[in-house]
Amino acid sequence: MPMNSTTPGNAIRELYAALWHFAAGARGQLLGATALLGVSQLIRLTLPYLAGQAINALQRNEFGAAGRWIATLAGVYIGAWALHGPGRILERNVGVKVREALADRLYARIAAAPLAWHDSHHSGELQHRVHQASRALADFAQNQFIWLTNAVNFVGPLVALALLSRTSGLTALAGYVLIAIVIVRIDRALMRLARAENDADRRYVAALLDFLGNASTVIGLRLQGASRLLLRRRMAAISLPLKRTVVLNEGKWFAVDLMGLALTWGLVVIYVWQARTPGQAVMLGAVFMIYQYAQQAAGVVTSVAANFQFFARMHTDYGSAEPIWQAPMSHAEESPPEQVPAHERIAPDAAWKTLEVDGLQWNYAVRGSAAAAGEPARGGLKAVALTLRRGERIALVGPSGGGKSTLLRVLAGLYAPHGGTLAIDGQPADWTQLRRIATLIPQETEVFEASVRENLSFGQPFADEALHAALHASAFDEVLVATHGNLDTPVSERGFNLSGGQRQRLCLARGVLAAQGSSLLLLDEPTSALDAGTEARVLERIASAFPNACVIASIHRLSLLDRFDTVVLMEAGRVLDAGPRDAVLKRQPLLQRLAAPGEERAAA
Ligand SMILES: Nc1ncnc2c1ncn2[C@@H]1O[C@H](COP(=O)(O)OP(=O)(O)OP(=O)(O)O)[C@@H](O)[C@H]1O
Repeated sequence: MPMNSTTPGNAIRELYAALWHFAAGARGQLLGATALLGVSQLIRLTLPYLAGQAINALQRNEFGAAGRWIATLAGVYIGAWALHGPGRILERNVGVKVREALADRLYARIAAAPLAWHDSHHSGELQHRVHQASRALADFAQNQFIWLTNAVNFVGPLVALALLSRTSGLTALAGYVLIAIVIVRIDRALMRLARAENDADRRYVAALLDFLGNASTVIGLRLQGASRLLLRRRMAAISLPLKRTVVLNEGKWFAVDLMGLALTWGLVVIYVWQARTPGQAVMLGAVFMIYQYAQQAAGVVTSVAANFQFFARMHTDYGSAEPIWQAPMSHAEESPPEQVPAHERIAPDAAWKTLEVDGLQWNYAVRGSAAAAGEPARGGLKAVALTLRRGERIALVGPSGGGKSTLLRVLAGLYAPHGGTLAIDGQPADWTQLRRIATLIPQETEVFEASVRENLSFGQPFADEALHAALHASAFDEVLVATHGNLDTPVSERGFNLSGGQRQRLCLARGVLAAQGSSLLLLDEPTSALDAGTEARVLERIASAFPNACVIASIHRLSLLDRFDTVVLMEAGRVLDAGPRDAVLKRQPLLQRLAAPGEERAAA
């Protein structure tokens, strides 16, 4: 539901279109709520009239008639509430439904976006956008009664006043138009400030998330003061538009209050002026009615001023999701959650024998000041050629920054290459096919605050045997035995209650489980935090868990090379050489240097 509004009319249309779209499944409730609230508001319009009649009857000493007017008034009041209450309950249900639907759709869009898109979007900012947009639409959905009240209260008093006196009706109409112009003008400026405030707010949230999520780095490196200063600067950036908003807002309220007051008294004075007959008293009930309707009119002015601002804010906040809607589309994200497979489908036991990559090119997007200065992209892959065979064990080695992780991401189908060809068993193939056969177990050890079981399965129903097999492959079973833990042992946020190596083994187990059925297994420094003995054991176990797959592991500990059939040496985004370990070692001084005692870790 992208937005492109520049006028209040468009903004209103966009929000209602979004509300209708995301209320699918609750549209009956939405219509029901609108009907109940609308009727309730309409019958409330008669209250000043009924009160006026009761007062007039009292003034004329007609107590029986006065009693009947008062009883009708009480009945109408209670009847209005009897409609309003259920209407509000329905509309709040719609609000919840809309929030669920929008949050789900936005997350689906984010999760389906290519990895390269994620590289340029901070997770904290995206989190803020999802939260802000879904909350804004839910607020809009569950506050429909305000707009209905305003609409009815706008038209109602106008009609009533026009019936009582045409001049009063026209004066009220002219007053409304003038006030609406002032409000819309000021609110446009307020919305520009709100957008600036939202942007600054997201920058703050992103930094806060970075610091809180990396508390051990912040505290360990004594960066508390520095991080606090940075947060204060980002908070100050929020205050800047906020301060301007406050001043503008006060100006707006002064204008609105003044105009509302003038309208109320103006209407009463005009009526009394017109209705006066020398020597005769003006009927109190009629003045009361005029005053009530005039006050309602003034009330609408205040309410419209407040709620238009609220509305415009919701529209701006809903618009926060714009960059997410701009993310490249995928089919999975359009499907309802229950129809989306928990894991992207792998083609188990795909029949390929060889994969040939030729002339592979990939460039990272140039961003920020480098882009402004017209600098070319650094990193990436240049004319990579590689042949992968089923059942082969390949070690990917080379100095840091050489392009190993990038190549693994392309082979996993996570980056769509900018050039080059792929052939499967000699037949030209599309790079997207890799997604169905390959699984990349990433370098990052991302542990979630959940049990061991949930960290592995993400709540999907895996048999315990499958979980235990994955834990065995990564040697995390040894950790559970040593700590008397089991599948239901809780793990703290980011795995703070685990050592670095234990975290890595837990993540590796998750990867092994997710990779079931893959015929191309890609491991990005899977064992870098393990001791040499455990590392060798884990690599051995993983290889035997995927006997028919081609396994490629990027490694820095070159003493492990004799466990692989093939060594691929990379530097500066190119494949320098590939072949059996001894042959490459003989040909490549770079590999000799990297493999020299004392050099292994330096290369990492
Ligand atoms: N998301 C990214 N955006 C921009 N440039 C990137 C990104 N990821 C990597 N690079 C750049 O691409 C080059 C290759 O990085 P890559 O991570 O593939 O190297 P690597 O061989 O895996 O290194 P290491 O052994 O240190 O993990 C580096 O110059 C790096 O700065």
